[in-house]
Amino acid sequence: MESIDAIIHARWIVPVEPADTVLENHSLLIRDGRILALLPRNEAESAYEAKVVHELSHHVLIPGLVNAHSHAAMSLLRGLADDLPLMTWLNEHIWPAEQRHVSAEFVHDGAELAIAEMLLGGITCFNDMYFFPEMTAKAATQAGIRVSLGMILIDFPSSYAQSPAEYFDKGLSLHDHYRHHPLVSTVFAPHSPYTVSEKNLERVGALAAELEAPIHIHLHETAEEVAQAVASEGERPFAKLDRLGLISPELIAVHLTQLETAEIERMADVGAHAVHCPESNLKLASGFCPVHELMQAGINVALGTDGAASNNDLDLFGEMRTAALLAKAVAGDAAALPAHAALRMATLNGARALGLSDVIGSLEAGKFADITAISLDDLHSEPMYNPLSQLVYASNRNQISDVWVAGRHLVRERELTTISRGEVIAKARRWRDKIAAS
Ligand SMILES: CSC[C@H]1O[C@@H](n2cnc3c(O)ncnc32)[C@H](O)[C@@H]1O
Ligand SMILES: [Zn+2]
Repeated sequence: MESIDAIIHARWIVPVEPADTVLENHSLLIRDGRILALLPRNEAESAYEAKVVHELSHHVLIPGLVNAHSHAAMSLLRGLADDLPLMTWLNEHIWPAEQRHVSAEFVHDGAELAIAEMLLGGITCFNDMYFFPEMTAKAATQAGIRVSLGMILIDFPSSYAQSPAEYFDKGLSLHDHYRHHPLVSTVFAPHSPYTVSEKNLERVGALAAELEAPIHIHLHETAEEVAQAVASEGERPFAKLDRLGLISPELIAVHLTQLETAEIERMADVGAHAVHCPESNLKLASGFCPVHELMQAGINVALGTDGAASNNDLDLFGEMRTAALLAKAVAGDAAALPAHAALRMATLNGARALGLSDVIGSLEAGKFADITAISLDDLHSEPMYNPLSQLVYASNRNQISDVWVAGRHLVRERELTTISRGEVIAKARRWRDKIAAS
């Protein structure tokens, strides 16, 4: 018998790749943090001896979810300002609050709260854009979650950096520091075409090409953003980014509620990636991303939560369902985004956007064992004709029982193993008192 670190016996496994596959009564084998194989249970038991055995008899295993757009530390601003359009929300509430309160400690504590919520919600990797990214990295590595860290850039001073030059310097040293880290990767994260100058956007484009790093940016989030750019600069933001060399295979464009056919074709031609944040777009009344058209054009579309101050949760399970339902309504086509495509957006497509699809995003031999287990042992999951349908249309994040990242068991029977739930809640309450008092 061959020795392995762990074996998970599951009722169902949805590996995402190959597409549309649902394995029943199979086992997933883990060795050295990676998936060794997925085998029928009887074959696995007769050939392998595992140090740890997990019996998930009425559960489905899926790849860990990839949150392709977040501002983790904004969890501490959840509920501070609701029911407002984007620019009022940012200009009159969020940016003033950030100027007053954002510090290294704020970001560590906020990121930790967000990571706890994301792990309990089955998210094993998040692509973050926020001040003090080194503190987000610290909270992530302490927790054991995978993170794609934004080397942020915005043309206004903050407690994190005083000038664009300082943002660049800090970002690049972060890139050097985490170059070989097993859980942390770095991406450029210029905030948007309306907050970063042409000169700085151009530099991002050049550096991204040189370092082969993705570029994560808010783009065409609202009609107002596009109209203002046309009025003041005579050009749509997409056209500006294209002129500056940013519409490229490295691009991870977030929101995209306003797109012309030629822009969709251009994204498809270069192989740029899109991130859909349906609940944030709905709450801020930003508009609808035409995901169906993007997918038909062959563009890779991933899924993000955005920050908890605009969503107001970090629940990618909920986003899958919202994305699937919304796409049907927007396209007037019930087949616009089927369940299997929604799950793919939340897993493999996210990994592809982040340049990580060789190592995560599906349950395949050789990839890291980033795994989410969902219990389907409840009356609202019956009768079981199709686990994929139950997952996307009839399940919620409270059914997530176990989560592994690189084979490490970070959520065990709905309990966090690396984060103290009580301490995270206590810190969030202290921040709430401080922020509410100011
Ligand atoms: C430079 S750090 C990130 C910056 O982005 C702000 N932000 C959060 N959500 C959104 C959004 O939906 N659109 C634009 N900007 C957003 C956040 O408050 C930080 O200042
Ligand atoms: Zn955002």
